Amino acid sequence: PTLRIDVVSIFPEYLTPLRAALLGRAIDRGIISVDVHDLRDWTHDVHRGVDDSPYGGGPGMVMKPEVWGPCLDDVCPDDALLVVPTPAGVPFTQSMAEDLSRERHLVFACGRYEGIDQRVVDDAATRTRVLEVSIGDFVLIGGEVATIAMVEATVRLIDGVLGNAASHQQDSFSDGLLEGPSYTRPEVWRGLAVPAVLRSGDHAKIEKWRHEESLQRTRSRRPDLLPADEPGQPD
Ligand SMILES: N#Cc1c(-c2ccc3cc[nH]c3c2)n[nH]c1N
Repeated sequence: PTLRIDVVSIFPEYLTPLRAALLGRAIDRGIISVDVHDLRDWTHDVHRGVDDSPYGGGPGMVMKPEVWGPCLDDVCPDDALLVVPTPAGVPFTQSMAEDLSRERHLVFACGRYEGIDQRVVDDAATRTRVLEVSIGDFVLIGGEVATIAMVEATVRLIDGVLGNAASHQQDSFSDGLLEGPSYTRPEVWRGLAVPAVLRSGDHAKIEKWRHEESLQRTRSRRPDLLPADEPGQPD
């Protein structure tokens, strides 16, 4: 495959969506491979424990280095890129998705509880490249949903995965602005008409109107994305 993806989780069934729809098709067509590993397969005790109390006190539990270490020794070779979702991570962006889409082997380490003992990341970083990333400023229960989001954002950029190659050329962030509104038939729906310009056949006018709509939406929802020379910049 173009890209090999390994995911480690204590809830491997949480990663089932990676095998559905377009991503499932990309697997069937051999463009990507996806292997999910149950972290508990690397536990030593009869209770298959993966967590323990945090040094220094505080709420919750921390995931054990003595379980994660041997797991990553088996699952993550030195030439892979280890991706660790965490609320404390670097923001995941479209640019990072593009970088990940050019990798040959990605390993996603899904934490739960309060996270993974930091020494697991520090030890892995002595052998391989490690990215601690966050998909947004909100708190999830574990890294699985973030992994699914990052895998989807990454894999859709690989040639052959999306049916219509043009799809990701017009990504919402491709010109740095938010995508404007889209319309399809019927021309009038519940008394609401499609903007006449879109039915004019005047492609220059349509392109201008769409850019204006994108600017207006970006000003209103994401002023931080506005280019420096556009009015509406945040103070
Ligand atoms: N990425 C990301 C995350 C998380 C996250 C990731 C891993 C764990 C492990 C326990 N709790 C977690 C939350 N929350 N919010 C994000 N944007």
